Amino acid sequence: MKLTVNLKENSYPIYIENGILTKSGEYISRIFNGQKIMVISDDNVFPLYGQKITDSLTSAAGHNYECHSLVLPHGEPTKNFQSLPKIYEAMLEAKLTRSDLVIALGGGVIGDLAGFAASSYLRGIKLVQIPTSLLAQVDSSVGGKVAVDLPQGKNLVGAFYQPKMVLIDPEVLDTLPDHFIKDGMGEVIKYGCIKDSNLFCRLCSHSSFEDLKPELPEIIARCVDIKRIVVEEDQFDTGERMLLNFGHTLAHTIEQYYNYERESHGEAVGIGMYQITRMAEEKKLTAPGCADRIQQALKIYGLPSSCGLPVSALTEAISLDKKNLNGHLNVVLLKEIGNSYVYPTDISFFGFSENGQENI
Ligand SMILES: NC(=O)c1ccc[n+]([C@@H]2O[C@H](COP(=O)([O-])OP(=O)(O)OC[C@H]3O[C@@H](n4cnc5c(N)ncnc54)[C@H](O)[C@@H]3O)[C@@H](O)[C@H]2O)c1
Ligand SMILES: O=C(O)C(=O)C[C@@H](O)[C@H](O)[C@H](O)COP(=O)(O)O
Ligand SMILES: [Zn+2]
Repeated sequence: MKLTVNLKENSYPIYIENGILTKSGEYISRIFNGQKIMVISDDNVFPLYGQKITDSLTSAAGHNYECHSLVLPHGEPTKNFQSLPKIYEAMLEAKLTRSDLVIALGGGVIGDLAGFAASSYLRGIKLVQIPTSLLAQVDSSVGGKVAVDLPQGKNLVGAFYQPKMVLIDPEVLDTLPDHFIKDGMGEVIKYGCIKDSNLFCRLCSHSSFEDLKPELPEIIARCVDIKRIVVEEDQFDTGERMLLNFGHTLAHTIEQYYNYERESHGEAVGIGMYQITRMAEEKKLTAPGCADRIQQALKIYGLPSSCGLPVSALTEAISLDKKNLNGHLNVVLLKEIGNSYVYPTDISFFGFSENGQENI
């Protein structure tokens, strides 16, 4: 299946196909006529799929690609400012020029980090995303947000930098540990909440991920298509795109609070979606019953809906939310499941000024 993200000169194709990894050379050769390719990956993913990709690249007909690789430690702490010099050094050592290409092979951590390195090295060299986690396949590989975390907050240094192509191979999810399948399901549930009540109901009609698994390629395609439509309308996150941030104001504060080592992104998004919807229902800004339905969906896919944190501990991180413009905080709320909106408010939305101690 092929989808195209239409962004004028920044347009690109997304291919979703079982086994596409072994054909990556053929696909990439359609858009890349340069010489050098650097595959950036992590130490879980590269041993599983690195060779397949490099074999496919080096045997691409009519090209004589020179392949380099850089393998980084896995996990969120790698999506850090300190990883960048290592990447730039490897790029310099390989003598990558502006006519060369970076492939981000991995989950969202590698996609965001390698993507940011590609956006900044020589003021930008070509990027192809080959996402290998469910989260990266449904979300992070599409739309061009690339970034690293700072101790003060998530994704605080980054860019909008669209890839030239995205290759999604659902088969690689067979090796993805359960914990990270759950993480991806957090973002899948998000798409149902913000844009597609049928998708949400479909997710709730299953009893576990195993039950949903046969439908996964279709679900991935639906999520990617929702993201494509939103990004085409608002590439630079000034309005409509904020909807993709549903649950993220609290999610990012939770991740930062625990130094990116406790709640993973998908878990934190699940907590964030449930908790903000609960707060919005109390304020009559969301139809009653939505928070319960979100909690039920999270439970089916093994995701938590709370982590016990006092919200009062989070004011600083919330103020660094990228939807906070000129001191006016925008939060994303649901009118009902499948229908979301941006609500301009301020930090008192989270209740700590009146109630003192709200736990999430
Ligand atoms: N740019 C965006 O639009 C966007 C969207 C959503 C999330 N994100 C970011 O994505 C990151 C989370 O991504 P993630 O959940 O993919 O985490 P991740 O990249 O850490 O991957 C999760 C784990 O799975 C392993 N892994 C990945 N694919 C595998 C496979 N096929 N087989 C075996 N192991 C595999 C990785 O090595 C890692 O240990 C966060 O930093 C989040 O902020 C970005
Ligand atoms: O693509 C977007 O836009 C999103 O908000 C998708 C989110 O799932 C993702 O976590 C994103 O990285 C958050 O962006 P940020 O601008 O809040 O850092
Ligand atoms: Zn996210």
